[in-house]
Amino acid sequence: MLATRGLTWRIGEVAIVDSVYLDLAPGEFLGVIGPNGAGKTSLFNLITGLRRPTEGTVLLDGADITALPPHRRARLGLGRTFQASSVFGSLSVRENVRLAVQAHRGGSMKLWRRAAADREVAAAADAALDRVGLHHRGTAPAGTLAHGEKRKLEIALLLAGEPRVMLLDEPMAGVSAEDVPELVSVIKSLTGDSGRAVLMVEHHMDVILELADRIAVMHHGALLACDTPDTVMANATVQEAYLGEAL
Ligand SMILES: Nc1ncnc2c1ncn2[C@@H]1O[C@H](COP(=O)(O)OP(=O)(O)OP(=O)(O)O)[C@@H](O)[C@H]1O
Repeated sequence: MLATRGLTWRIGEVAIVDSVYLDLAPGEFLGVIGPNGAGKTSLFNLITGLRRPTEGTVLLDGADITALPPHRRARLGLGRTFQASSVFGSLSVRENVRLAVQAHRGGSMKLWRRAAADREVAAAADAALDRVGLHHRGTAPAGTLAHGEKRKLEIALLLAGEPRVMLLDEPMAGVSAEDVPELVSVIKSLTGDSGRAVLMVEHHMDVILELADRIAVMHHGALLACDTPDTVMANATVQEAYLGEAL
């Protein structure tokens, strides 16, 4: 579904992302771990098109999308969690999701079409809110949400774009320990029967181990290992790379 081939991003002589080969199958959940500065976010930036690689390619369904800008990749089904800055704090939670659905679907100027489209947009927004368990907070101004709820809203905004491949960058960041299990179950439901694939960077190892089918380990920009959780955790090179370093 999604693949990278020799993906490399250099700044001067330094390879921030160093010849990464990844394959993500439909319905698969791939966790990406690595110490601070390993290149995880940079890898996401290359996959979503925020940065152009120095070498290598990104493939979606076998097609080379390396030269496409982020919005074209999004149209093809590659979605990434919005950063908090893309949430309009003074608008309600529901309005934020409606705007995201509208932006994804585009609008019709014909009045009779617009009324029907508005109903469809509202229904899609409500479905996304339901999906992440935020329906009851629909009328709250987005700026008043707690951290865990904000992360859920970011996922709802992402779902509004109907992505086939979702990239989640540290979805547990800032979430209090008691809110983690619920957010984990929301994220778990994202793959399920839909065939949607997820690529997730996360520092919480317990979360990665619960969700991931496979784990990719990055270190100094390169992929140290990419395998099932058990195999990765037993990998001597991985253990060595982390000696004295927090994941
Ligand atoms: N635009 C840039 N210019 C210079 N260096 C950069 C740039 N972007 C990233 N880097 C460097 O590249 C390395 C990898 O950064 P990146 O943010 O991808 O790592 P990460 O694995 O996501 O780290 P973290 O876990 O802390 O989020 C870091 O050393 C960072 O300082």
